[in-house]
Amino acid sequence: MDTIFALATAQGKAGVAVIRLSGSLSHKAAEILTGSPVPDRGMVLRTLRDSKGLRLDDGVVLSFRGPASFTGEDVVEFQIHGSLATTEAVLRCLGQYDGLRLAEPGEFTRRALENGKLDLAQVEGLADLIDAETEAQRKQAQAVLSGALGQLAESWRRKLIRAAALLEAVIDFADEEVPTDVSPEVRDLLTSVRGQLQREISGVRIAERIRTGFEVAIIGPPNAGKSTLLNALAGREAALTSEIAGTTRDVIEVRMDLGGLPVTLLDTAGLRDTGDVVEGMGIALARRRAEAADLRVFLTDDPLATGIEIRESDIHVLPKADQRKTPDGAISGVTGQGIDQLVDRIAAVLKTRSASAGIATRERHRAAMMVASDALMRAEGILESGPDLYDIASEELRTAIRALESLVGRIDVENLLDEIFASFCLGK
Ligand SMILES: Nc1nc2c(c(=O)[nH]1)N(C=O)[C@@H](CNc1ccc(C(=O)N[C@@H](CCC(=O)O)C(=O)O)cc1)CN2
Ligand SMILES: Nc1nc2c(ncn2[C@@H]2O[C@H](COP(=O)(O)OP(=O)(O)OP(=O)(O)O)[C@@H](O)[C@H]2O)c(=O)[nH]1
Ligand SMILES: [Mg+2]
Repeated sequence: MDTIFALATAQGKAGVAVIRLSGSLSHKAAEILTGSPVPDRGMVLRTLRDSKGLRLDDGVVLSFRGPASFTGEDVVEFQIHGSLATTEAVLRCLGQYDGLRLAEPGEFTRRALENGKLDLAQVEGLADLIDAETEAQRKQAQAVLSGALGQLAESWRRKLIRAAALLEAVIDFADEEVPTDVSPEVRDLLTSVRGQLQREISGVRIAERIRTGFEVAIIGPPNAGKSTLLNALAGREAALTSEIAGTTRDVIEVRMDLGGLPVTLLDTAGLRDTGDVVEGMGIALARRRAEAADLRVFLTDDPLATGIEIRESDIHVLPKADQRKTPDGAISGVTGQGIDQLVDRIAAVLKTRSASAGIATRERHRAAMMVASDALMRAEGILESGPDLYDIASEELRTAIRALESLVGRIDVENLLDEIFASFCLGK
């Protein structure tokens, strides 16, 4: 196994940069680079020098002896001054050592997975944690990274193994007098696991929104002040505004942190009948995006006139509060009136929805849990027919157990790994 190295911190200027090595040559490489042996495990301050003995930088050296490290292998980290030139020079020097090569994206984490330091769900949690931009995303990713999904899957798996063992006992003693009827206990186990699976399955959709962001579309007639509102919410001039009706044609997207939740705000073309072909294309696009959005903010006096079907949680605000005699329920992107309340209302709706998120966060998790749940449902049905069909029920339990094992990457995931690790940053 090669010893790999990479910049673990982001590329570019920074106070400190971390270069990480993993593999059996890590400590040896650190010894060559710093001129004397580094501890098995610990921290030292050293001068790093190139092959000619010329000084590269002063750095803190952290060393870990496998298996007690992030990857499970020997690991060494150099914490050096975070300039492009310093990191380049140290990386170039490491690249000249025999047996060392630059890591591929996600390769450190891949080794942690292969060495049993993380399960597959934890790897996904780690990827999400690195991508996290808001508090809700951070919390969700931390839960997965901590191994919560793996633990849940393991508790289900144990129950199903117990259920399968009960059935097997009956199958093995088929010709003899069976002392007890196992079916009530088996049924209880299956019902309990299936109930928890259903809860987790139904939480995945919303957990995915937390992971990738909620779409909130601002819709209404031309000139209502949609783009002005978007700019006020974004705190910058993200969209063009003008007194001419039909200014916005493309959908303008702005990513925001709304009360800890990730939101993509969509500014859309004003909805009206038009003879202008290009404006008509913009309006059709606006309708499509509004339909698909998680939440819509109607900025209009007459929501029905938009022709968009109103959903219960949609928000309705009246335009141009500053020009009204009674500004109740109205908003103004120009004066800022009602903006804070609108943000609170959007955040409140999305927070309520977020509460139903479980621990599972991905379509991959949902698909595996569906396979398990479906198999358990079939097993429950088969149990009704009595001991003669217990072998078939037992087979269904094995299907469910395998699906749960794939959740944490025990089996059946080789083909998934490349895809998951391709999305990792270099150095992770
Ligand atoms: N400098 C540095 N900071 C970092 C990381 C890192 O790799 N390097 N991490 C990287 O993601 C995160 C911390 N995660 C880590 C996870 C496990 C081990 C580790 O050495 N585990 C050993 C020993 C445990 C112990 O001593 O208690 C083990 O699990 O056996 C280190 C970091 C965030 N901060
Ligand atoms: N008085 C007042 N004028 C506003 C307000 N919001 C927007 N305007 C003005 O109304 C005009 C239209 O604003 P936009 O934000 O471009 O309207 P829009 O809804 O995006 O319009 P389209 O892109 O054409 O659909 C501009 O001249 C804005 O300055 C407001 O709250 N009060
Ligand atoms: Mg506009």
